[in-house]
Parts: sequence; structure tokens; C-alpha cells
Amino acid sequence: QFPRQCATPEALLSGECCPGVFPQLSPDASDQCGFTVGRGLCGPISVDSRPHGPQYQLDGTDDREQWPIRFFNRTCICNGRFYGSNCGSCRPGWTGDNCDQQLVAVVRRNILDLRAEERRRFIGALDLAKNTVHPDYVIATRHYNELIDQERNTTNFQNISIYDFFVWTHYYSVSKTFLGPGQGSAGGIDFSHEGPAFLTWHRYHLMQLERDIQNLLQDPSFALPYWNFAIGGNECDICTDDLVGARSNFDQNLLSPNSVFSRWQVVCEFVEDYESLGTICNNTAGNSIRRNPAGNIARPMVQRLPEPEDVVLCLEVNLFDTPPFFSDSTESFRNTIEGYSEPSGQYNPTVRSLHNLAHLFLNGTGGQTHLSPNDPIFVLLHTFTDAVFDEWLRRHNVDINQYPLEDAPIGHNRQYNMVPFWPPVSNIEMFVLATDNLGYSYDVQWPSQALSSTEIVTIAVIAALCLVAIIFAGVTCAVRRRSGKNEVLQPLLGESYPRYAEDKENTESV
Ligand SMILES: O=C1C=c2cc(C(=O)O)[nH]c2=CC1=O
Repeated sequence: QFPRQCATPEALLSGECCPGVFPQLSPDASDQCGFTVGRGLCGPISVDSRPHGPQYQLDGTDDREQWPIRFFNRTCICNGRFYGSNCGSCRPGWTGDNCDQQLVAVVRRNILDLRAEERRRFIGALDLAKNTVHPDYVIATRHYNELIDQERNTTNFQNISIYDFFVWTHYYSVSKTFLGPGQGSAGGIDFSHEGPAFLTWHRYHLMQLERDIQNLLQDPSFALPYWNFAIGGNECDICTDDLVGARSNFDQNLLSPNSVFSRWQVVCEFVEDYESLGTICNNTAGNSIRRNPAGNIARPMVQRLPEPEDVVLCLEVNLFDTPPFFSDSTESFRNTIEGYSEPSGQYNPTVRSLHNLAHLFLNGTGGQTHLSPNDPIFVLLHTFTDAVFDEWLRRHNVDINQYPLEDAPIGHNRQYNMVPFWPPVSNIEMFVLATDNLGYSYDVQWPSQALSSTEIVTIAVIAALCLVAIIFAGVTCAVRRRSGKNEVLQPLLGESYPRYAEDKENTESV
């Protein structure tokens, strides 16, 4: 959410969050955004005011509208490839004192291809992130009008661990609108699902975690792996103790004690309490992660993982998103990979496919939207979803006009700043090929392409034409052969005729 330097009553009341780069990059403590060293300047935030869709009708009620101006209307605007809340870092994919050296894109690999040591390192990195306070960001635990404690001149922000910050961010983006004391909360709002921002939002969410872990490990080559969940069947192939944890032998809903993740405690568990009390999830640790893959006996449909063929089909859906840009959009690539459509793109209210199916298959913490990132399998499920997104962008020649400019659900328009990321970043900034623009790429073997119905018809027509041509050639040949035989006979006849004539002459002359 917000940099620690901005979590003060003064910063909130001024509406300005422009920290300096002192002392690392500038000797001047009052040098906001590294202005004197050419990094950036403190300027106004532009927000999208184009109309949003009809799902949310409480305009003026929610702190997250026109993000982030309820909290701050000025931020650091960084020059060139300088980046970050104080312009003290570089844009993804760039490094060096002047951010002018291009990094080789880090490669996100299939977690099953990691060697034992690489697996240990990845699991260790997640565990370290779970147990290390985020060095830069703090979270709000109250809505805006209760954020400043006037009497004590303090604010209701808290420290949180790097991994729990990742969880909290997702929770905050999906939580309902608080209507006021005693009035409960209203739905119809989700800044990260059921709309075109589903893909751009989760992309940035993963990038933020990847970068936080790179900084934590001081290793810019650290890359999140992915889980290819489109393997069909009812087995979670990465639910082993060297990866995201096997099933416990003592309780089928819990993780094996041999996995470090069995000791993780979830945050943001008591969503009904937050909704009724008007609070926000805080850093309080709750129960253990629950997971029972394929164990939802009440919903047989979610007992199997998506099939490889489903990925092939969804990559063939041509349009990025279609009106109403929601969970009932049909022939929309976004709604298909999100999982509210048939894998071929046809909207079907009874279907759960691809990403949604993978979540629901987990049947536990990872299947509940406000809680799901607490299960580390979330990271791997979403890197794969992002890999499919990147492959779609590549195959369909990404063009910004494919992303809706207006009338998408609130938070999902092209220019909307994604909630609750800081510094402000809009959806369209993530609608680009990752390798060329975002500093990472994927190593994926995509299942071979199925033939589209047009291709099948074209091939059938060509095959039929070939067949006709072959038959025609055969017939012509046969006829030629037969007439060829005649041609061969003719000279014989020709030759014999005069002989016959000669014979006749001879006969007549006799
Ligand atoms: O965490 C999530 C859980 C989900 C469940 C569904 C569903 O289709 O019912 N979708 C989900 C998305 C999530 O992100």
C-alpha cells in the first residue's frame, strides 16, 4: 500500500507522498523524489474518470474509487527509467546508477524442472519473505475516515511481513464496500477479478512479490517459478514436501508437518468481522493453511484439474475482452483464462475452468478469494496464468486498443490505477509483452495447437481437391494408356493395311 514515510498524519493531511532518496542517493534530506540528482519530481496524480460499468453504483462511498486520491493526490513522477515510490530504483529490467544498463530478463520456469537445490532455495525464499517485515511498505487497518487518530496524532497503519503484504494486497482489492457503522458492507466491487484487470492486476501483484524477494535476497536473478495446472486428473503434482507441501497424514485438510508451510499462519481470515465492524484486515496471524486437493465432494466438477487442451483452446480466443467486460462476457480471452467460460470462449454460467478451476480444486485456503494468496501455491498458479496471458499477447500481436477504455467494472478501465498499488500504476502499463518490457520471461512448452474449425474445413477442402486431382490424374492416365495402346496398334494397322491392300492387290492381280 503506502511507503512507511507517508504513513503520518502530516503526509495524509497534505495529500502528498513524495519521499526522498536520502541518504543513499542524495545528501539532502529534503530532496523529494531525488529531484536534485535528476531522478524525478513531486507532481499531481492523474486518475481515470471515464465511466465504469453498472456493477458498482455507490460512487462516492468507497476509499478505493479513483485510486489513490482519497489518500494522496501527489506522488513522485520519475524521469526516464528511474522508478519506485521515491524514484530511487530502476524500471523492471534495468539496473545501474543511471538505470541505463539492461538486465537479461529473469526466466520463470516450471517448478517441476527445478533441481533439488533450486527447490530448496525457492521454498526458503518464500519462508524468509513470510518472516521478514516489509522494509518499505505499511498497510492501513482502518478506512480513510478512521485512519488518523487525532487525539494521539498517530495513524492506523501497521507493519506486515513481505509475504503477508502480498496476501493483504489481494484481500484489500477484493473486499466489499463498507457502508458505515451498523450498515454493513456491499458487494458489486472487485478491483482484481471479473474484469479485464484480472490479468494486468495479478501480473503486477506477482512482479511486486518477485522484486521484493530479489531485494530481500539481494539477488536480481531470482525468478518466481510456475505450476502448469493444466494437467487434468485429480492429483496435485506439486503438493509434495519439497515443493508446496504434501497432505498431512493426520488431517486430510492440512499440510504435512514435514513442509515448512504447515507452520505458516494465514492473515485476513475474519472477513465477516472486518465487514461488520468496518475494520480492515491487519497483520494478526490466524489458523494454518487448509488444502484438500480434489476433495470437494459436494462439487464433482471441481475435483479435476483443467486439461492441456483447455489452454490450447483459450489461446485461440481472438478478443481480449468483450462487453460487458465482466464475468458473463462471452468469446473473451480474459473471461476464459479467468475461468468463467468454456475453454473455447463460450460463456457458460455453470462452468468453472482454467484459473478458477485450479483455485477451486485446491478446496481450502487457496479456493477463497479473500484468503487465497495465504497458500503459496497461489503464486505458482498465477505465474502460469500470467504465462498464458503473455503467450496470448504474443500470438495476437498486442495492441493497446484491445483493452477497454471505459465501461469496464470499477477499477478495470484501461487507464485506472490498480488498487492498492503504490506508486500508482495503471492497467495498460501491464498490457505489454513481459520479455521486452517487464524484465521477465517464461520457459514453457505449450501443448501443440489444436486445429480450429476453419482450419479443419480448409484442410478437408484441400484434401478433397487433392483426391479429385489424383482421381482425375488416374483416370487421364488410364485413358491415355488405353488410347496409347491404340496409338501403338495404329502403326501396326497402318503397316498391315497396305500389306492388306498389297495382299488385296496381289489377290486381285491373281
Ligand atoms: O482465490 C480465488 C478463489 C476463487 C474461487 C473462484 C470461483 O470461481 O468460485 N474464483 C476464484 C478466484 C480467486 O482468485
